[in-house]
Amino acid sequence: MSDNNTIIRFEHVTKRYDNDAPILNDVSFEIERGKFYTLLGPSGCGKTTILRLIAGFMEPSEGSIYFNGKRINQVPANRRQVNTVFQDYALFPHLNVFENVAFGLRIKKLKNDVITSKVREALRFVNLEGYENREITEMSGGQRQRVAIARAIVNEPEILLLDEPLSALDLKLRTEMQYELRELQRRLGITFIFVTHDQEEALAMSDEIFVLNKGSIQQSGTPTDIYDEPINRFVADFIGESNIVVGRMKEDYVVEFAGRTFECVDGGFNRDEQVEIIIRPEDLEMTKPENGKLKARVDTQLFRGVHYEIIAYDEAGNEWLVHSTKKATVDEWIGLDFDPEAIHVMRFNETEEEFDRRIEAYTETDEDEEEVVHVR
Ligand SMILES: Nc1ncnc2c1ncn2[C@@H]1O[C@H](COP(=O)(O)OP(=O)(O)OP(=O)(O)O)[C@@H](O)[C@H]1O
Repeated sequence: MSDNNTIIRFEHVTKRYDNDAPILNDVSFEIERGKFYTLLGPSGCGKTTILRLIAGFMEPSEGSIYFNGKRINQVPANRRQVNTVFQDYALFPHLNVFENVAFGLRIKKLKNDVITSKVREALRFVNLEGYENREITEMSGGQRQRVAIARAIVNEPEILLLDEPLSALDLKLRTEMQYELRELQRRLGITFIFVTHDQEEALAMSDEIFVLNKGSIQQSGTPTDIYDEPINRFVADFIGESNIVVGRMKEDYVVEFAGRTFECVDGGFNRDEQVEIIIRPEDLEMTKPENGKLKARVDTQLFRGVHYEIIAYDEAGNEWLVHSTKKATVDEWIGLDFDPEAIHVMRFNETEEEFDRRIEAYTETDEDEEEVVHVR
């Protein structure tokens, strides 16, 4: 449902280049004002295409895009309240820092003193006060990044689009810039739409993440939603490390895998439906074999500084990755213990729309249930 808080809305948007298969396939979503969004997905999944459609660099082949409730399919880029920070920053090497940031304001023919005060303010926002006269070529990667951001925010856009802006930076600087960008978004209070294929970056920075694959949104939600309740194998695999095994739903809250049945908190499946089970490595506790819910034999063990990364095989042959602060011994039998809440049950290849429809159907027939359950 759209409301005044919605700044961008995609309604059944499809994008094709020439007559080829769609790059984006019937994509619908809403973006709320003042939040930090991340489009996350592997290379070629359509992230940049979504940004270009929002920026107005291209039109959808089908469907509608709304900005503040107005359809903007045909509105040109320069008439949208949107600015983009590109991966390569696209700064002008022959202009100094001040003139790079001032560029758009000069095109708008603003007065010199207005330009000066706006540029100064933008540079202050990105912690580059005093760098006005520096040449771009004399700036480091991280500083260039901030000039590019200042150049975008000086236009006071309602939305800032950031296309993999940290990918050229080394790991340490990248982490620093993640904090800076997040902080900047909070201070400015405008909507950021950030593109990355780095799941850790997405989890660390975002209010909301859209996980994309092959031109469609697989799942959207807060970082915790997506990490804790991945909707399908693609999302589970893409976000964090997971153990994924095949099982069968016996009835609501009872699932069978690795030759045993377990209590879980998921419902809404057909009886005996084949499902996939995901358990995060940090949710598995290593115990004595007789105390675990599963018995497994240790195959390999790596020390990772804060924990051991153990790979073990259960009696049915499933592989389990365990993160444990305790050390194991290769070839010994261990027990694996886990809570019912740690078992996430998924239907293979379910889209978010199918998931919503199933929840709706399930909750309609189950209205009297008082207990809160995870309906998968
Ligand atoms: N102008 C174009 N003409 C034809 N195909 C294109 C064009 N631009 C992009 N594509 C194709 O569209 C698909 C999606 O591209 P897009 O740039 O949106 O992906 P992405 O998720 O941003 O990937 P990356 O992380 O590699 O930048 C890719 O398969 C790409 O080859």
